[in-house]
Amino acid sequence: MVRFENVTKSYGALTVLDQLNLDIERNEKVSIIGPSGSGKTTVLRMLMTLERINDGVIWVDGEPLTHMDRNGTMVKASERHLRRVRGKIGMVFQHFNLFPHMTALQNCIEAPVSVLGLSRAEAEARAAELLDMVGLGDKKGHFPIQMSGGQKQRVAIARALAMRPKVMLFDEVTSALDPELVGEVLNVIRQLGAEHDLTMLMVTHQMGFAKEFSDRVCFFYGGKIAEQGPPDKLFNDPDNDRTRQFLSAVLEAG
Ligand SMILES: Nc1ncnc2c1ncn2[C@@H]1O[C@H](COP(=O)(O)OP(=O)(O)OP(=O)(O)O)[C@@H](O)[C@H]1O
Repeated sequence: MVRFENVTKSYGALTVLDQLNLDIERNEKVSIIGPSGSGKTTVLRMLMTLERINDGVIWVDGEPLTHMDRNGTMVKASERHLRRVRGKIGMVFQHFNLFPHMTALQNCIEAPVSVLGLSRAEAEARAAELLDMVGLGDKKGHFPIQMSGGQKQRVAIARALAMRPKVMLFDEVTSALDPELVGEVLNVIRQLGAEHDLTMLMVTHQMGFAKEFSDRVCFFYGGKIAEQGPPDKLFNDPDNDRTRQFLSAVLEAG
């Protein structure tokens, strides 16, 4: 469903993704863990085509986001093509990114109307259903400022789902939350994983959740996957010294 093929991304002299290869199956749940600066968020940003990669190819649902021309120069796909492919991906950010002047319901209606071309009535019915699903049926008319961080993040999840994505990206979605609000967001993600056909890719610092939820965990180091595997293996019996060091540092801190 998602494939990174020898993807390199640099900022000046800093190589952030270094010939990265990553293949994610349809409906697979993959967590990305690793030290700060190892390129985890960059993977998600490149998938959303928020920026250009320097080399390699990213595929989504069998379609490339970039290709090489006859001279071997990277060509970004047309805006129209990108919009279509990007439509298959929903992303939830650390800081919610809700429109502050819109209610929870309006936040979930806007893009389906303007991008997917749904009628307002259709978009509203779907948004209401999704807000019910994330446990916010009684908060549809609330503005972001009237909601807790956990509630805002659940609206953000509903908003991403309103675009009917095939792939959902979660970028440290609980990092900005008070500890007591983390569980309600993780529960929604759990439910999504269990009840919907979705490929899910998650950058997380929640090792317990990554262990319980993922089919596969990828440990990033220096813009590459240093180690990957089923959570039980990676967390309990890692092969790579760097993985071991990282996990013991995280466990010590947490
Ligand atoms: N727009 C940018 N310009 C220059 N450098 C950038 C830019 N975006 C990211 N970087 C650098 O790329 C590196 C990787 O960033 P990235 O956000 O992917 O790391 P990360 O593994 O997600 O880290 P963290 O866990 O701290 O969020 C970092 O050194 C960061 O400073």
